Amino acid sequence: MAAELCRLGARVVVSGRTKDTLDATVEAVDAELGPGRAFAVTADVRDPASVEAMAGRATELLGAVDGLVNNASGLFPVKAEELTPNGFDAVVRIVLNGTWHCTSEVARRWLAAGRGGAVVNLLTPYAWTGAPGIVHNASAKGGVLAMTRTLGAEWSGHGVRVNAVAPGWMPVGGTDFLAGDPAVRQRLIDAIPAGRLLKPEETARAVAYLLSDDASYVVGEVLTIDGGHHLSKGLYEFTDELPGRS
Ligand SMILES: CCCCCCCCC/C=C/C(=O)SCCNC(=O)CCNC(=O)[C@H](O)C(C)(C)COP(=O)(O)OP(=O)(O)OC[C@H]1O[C@@H](n2cnc3c(N)ncnc32)[C@H](O)[C@@H]1OP(=O)(O)O
Ligand SMILES: NC(=O)C1=CN([C@@H]2O[C@H](COP(=O)(O)OP(=O)(O)OC[C@H]3O[C@@H](n4cnc5c(N)ncnc54)[C@H](OP(=O)(O)O)[C@@H]3O)[C@@H](O)[C@H]2O)C=CC1
Repeated sequence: MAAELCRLGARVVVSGRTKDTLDATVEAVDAELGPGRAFAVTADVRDPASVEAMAGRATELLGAVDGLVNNASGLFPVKAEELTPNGFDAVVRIVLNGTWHCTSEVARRWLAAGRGGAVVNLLTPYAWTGAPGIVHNASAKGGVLAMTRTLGAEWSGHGVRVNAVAPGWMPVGGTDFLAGDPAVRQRLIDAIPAGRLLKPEETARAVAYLLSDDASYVVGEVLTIDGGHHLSKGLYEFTDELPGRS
């Protein structure tokens, strides 16, 4: 995500809890595009004080922050009846609370300065379809969907745009547990009308669009990028060719 945004011309602060991961991203961008495009700042989105410090440091490094991408997430597959209160809380605090902490911190700075900005939240189509096996993440993403629409409308008059992308499955990061098994992978592909998996750069390009002035009148919207997965293949799920008219 960060590398593709830099390729498109952005200067980016990447943030998360693990310094080594962030440094590796910055080194990769430096090696490809030269220094000065990407910077690393550690933060924990569950902690408002940590987020405040991150926003301050990002402003120092970039001069001004024009956009925020809420990408941090947590997820583990679990049967709902086996999920503990702490397990539910662990995911909701990252996804829903974390998105709020980052969004409110950055937007308050924009509003106080009398300037606009763009927020893009990472959703998934199961924010509105639901997703058996990951009730914690689906519930949190559903909350972020409501937040996207609410704040999109609430702040649009101030030039602060809040939108979201909803990617389909990308075999990266926290979903490795599905990517390792070729048979599982093929079953996923078979369910996608587009007949292939999503590339991370495709998600990044959709994020870039919503961050950009090209989306200046797009407010509280969700751009779904899943090759039609959530729409399903309909009758084509069962047969390659529907019967013709006799
Ligand atoms: C068809 C298409 C489909 C497609 C489906 C795929 C589409 C995916 C789309 C979305 C993808 C993502 O969001 S991917 C993002 C994934 N990335 C990540 O998960 C990275 C960050 N993850 C984390 O930090 C951790 O995994 C996470 C648990 C969430 C938070 O860590 P913490 O240190 O805060 O939490 P812990 O202290 O370890 O644990 C807190 C509680 O959670 C419980 N817990 C932790 N792991 C558990 C597990 N595997 N099973 C049960 N319970 C677990 C612990 O027992 C604790 O409960 P008690 O025992 O009661 O105390
Ligand atoms: N992969 C997929 O198929 C799909 C992903 N998405 C969404 O895209 C986004 C990225 O997913 P993906 O790349 O797979 O996920 P990853 O697990 O690779 O990335 C999640 C990131 O969140 C960071 N993070 C987790 N907890 C915190 C925290 N408390 N504070 C700060 N950062 C935190 C992690 O860094 P660290 O642990 O170092 O803090 C990590 O960099 C997520 O919002 C996800 O829901 C949507 C649809 C499909």
